[in-house]
Amino acid sequence: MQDKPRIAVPHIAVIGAGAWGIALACAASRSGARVTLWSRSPVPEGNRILPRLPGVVLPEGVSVTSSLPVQADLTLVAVPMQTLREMAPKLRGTSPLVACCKGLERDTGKLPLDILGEFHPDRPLAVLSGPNFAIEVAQGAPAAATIAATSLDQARSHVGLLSSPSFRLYASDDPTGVQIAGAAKNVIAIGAGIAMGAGYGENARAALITRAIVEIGRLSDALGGRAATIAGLSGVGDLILTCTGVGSRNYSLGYALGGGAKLADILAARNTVAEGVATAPALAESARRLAISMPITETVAAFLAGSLDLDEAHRQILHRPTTTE
Ligand SMILES: NC(=O)C1=CN([C@@H]2O[C@H](COP(=O)(O)OP(=O)(O)OC[C@H]3O[C@@H](n4cnc5c(N)ncnc54)[C@H](O)[C@@H]3O)[C@@H](O)[C@H]2O)C=CC1
Ligand SMILES: O=C(CO)COP(=O)(O)O
Repeated sequence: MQDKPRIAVPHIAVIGAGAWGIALACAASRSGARVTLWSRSPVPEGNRILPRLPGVVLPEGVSVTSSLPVQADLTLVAVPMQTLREMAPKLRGTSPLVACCKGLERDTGKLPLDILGEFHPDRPLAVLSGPNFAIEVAQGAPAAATIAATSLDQARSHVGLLSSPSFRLYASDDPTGVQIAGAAKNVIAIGAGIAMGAGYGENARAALITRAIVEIGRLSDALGGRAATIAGLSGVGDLILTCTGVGSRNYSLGYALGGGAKLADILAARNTVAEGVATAPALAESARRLAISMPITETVAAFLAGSLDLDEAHRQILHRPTTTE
């Protein structure tokens, strides 16, 4: 009798044991992969519950390490955006790298794949982004996201490795649009939170989200992204989630600001990342450099920097000359 062909179980590394890294490790395990989750702080042997998502027990197929590099078939990088440059050179190996963080580097305005590309010019690179609260993904509730790479075949192959019935992935060959959308939605979520916290109401929030789609589209277009991407999961999908879901850290930060809290006090009381705070000035600078009009982004960045108060921010948005849609 002939032996059955052996199908190798893929090995997926997840770098970063924050909320999103833990959720991705759970999702990757559900896709049938063997998973290694890298945590910056050592995790005692046998610990299946990690501090960032306390209600979640890591599945059997996930092992935790605090050593690098992790050799795998695919590496998901889920560290905060402002730590990506520090992490990137440590990710030695040949596996494709998938950036799972959302934002722009504060000091350079660079996108996640620009940074990974500086250190890994010969490695396949991709980005994963979409409307995904970590806790729901970790629990296996239905969710969808986009994986984008310059090669659609490469994106499809990552989708094949990571998809499961509860985590539905779509392949795209527009990594620029996906990264711009994922970065910008956090800034807009802060704006939506400010509007709601200040009591401007649901009409104001809906208008802000809709006009944000237009301004994000302008920037993405100028950088070579596609309009359809901004209408997709990483764009409109994530704006809907993050600008309306009270579980969003960016939205709740904005909400507290709109209610009169001070940014420094909000940040001091948190140990989780709200990427929009560092991305806002970088995004506003990119728009200025490219002469792209992004009035909502500009206003959120100025408000966060303390150069506008709430009344001035309100005026800056609403007293602009009327235009066409
Ligand atoms: N939490 C969520 O629902 C989602 C988060 N993301 C993105 O994932 C990225 C990571 O966010 P979270 O996992 O939520 O972060 P988190 O707020 O849960 O925690 C950040 C984690 O990064 C670690 N960290 C801090 N400095 C580090 C460094 N220098 N090197 C390595 N690790 C460091 C911390 O120890 C902590 O474990 C962000 O870009 C976020 O936008 C994307 C989708 C969903
Ligand atoms: O990216 C996210 C949802 O898609 C998480 O949003 P927050 O970082 O605002 O919590």
